[in-house]
Amino acid sequence: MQTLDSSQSKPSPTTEPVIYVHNLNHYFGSGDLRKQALFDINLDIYPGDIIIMTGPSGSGKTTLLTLMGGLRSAQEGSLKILGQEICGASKKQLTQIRCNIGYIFQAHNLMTFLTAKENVRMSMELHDEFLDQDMDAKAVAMLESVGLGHRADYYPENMSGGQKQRVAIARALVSQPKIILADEPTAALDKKSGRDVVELMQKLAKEQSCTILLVTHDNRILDIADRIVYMEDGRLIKDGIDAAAKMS
Ligand SMILES: Nc1ncnc2c1ncn2[C@@H]1O[C@H](COP(=O)(O)OP(=O)(O)OP(=O)(O)O)[C@@H](O)[C@H]1O
Repeated sequence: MQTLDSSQSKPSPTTEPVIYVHNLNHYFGSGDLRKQALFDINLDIYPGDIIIMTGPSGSGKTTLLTLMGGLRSAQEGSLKILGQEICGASKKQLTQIRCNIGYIFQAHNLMTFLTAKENVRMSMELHDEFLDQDMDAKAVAMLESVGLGHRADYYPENMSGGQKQRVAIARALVSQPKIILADEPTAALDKKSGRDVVELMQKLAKEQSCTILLVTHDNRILDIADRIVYMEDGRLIKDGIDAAAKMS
């Protein structure tokens, strides 16, 4: 486990952070309507860490997650994803960075007109290195690893919520991204399915040594985190595994 929590072991000085956030501010709107959403955020995230971001509604979790995922441009301060500065980055640079990131959202966002296998395959088609590989076989193998090999040819409408979310996990992980961003991945699931989904993410991410950033209000899944980041009013209030205490 790697964490910056002072009570725990620090990462080796030679380990580069996957995500480096330094004095980051973010604003929405302009002129009189300009509103600051993030205030002076500092955070380093290391390879293989599972980070849960939590805190009240409107505290800035999604804003920070989308910045760290290269989904919007950073405005002020410094934000490096896999060593690349995002502050002032062009749309093209952001697109390139996004190729190294897998996304899992509250709604599974599967293509309803594609089967489970085709949904997973589609994610590989966006990466040149898979084009000369047997993408169907890889997609099926990935579905097997999330326990859905027997559902490869099913359409999303014929699967349960938990199964669809597992297809979304297979789709996010099949291209072996360095970072997975997950925004409320258990929100639409019952307790058992939600637990199964996060445990699966945890297992696969550890196997692939992938960093997971997960935003959640679901305090039943906090224990899968190596580190919990608690936000309030656009500020990072607490950072470390004991930040879970803020939730109770
Ligand atoms: N596109 C936007 N335009 C203007 N203000 C925004 C926009 N997106 C977010 N905000 C504001 O920024 C602040 C942080 O919002 P954000 O969605 O990041 O919070 P959150 O912690 O993810 O909340 P929730 O848990 O409800 O999803 C809020 O005050 C919100 O109203």
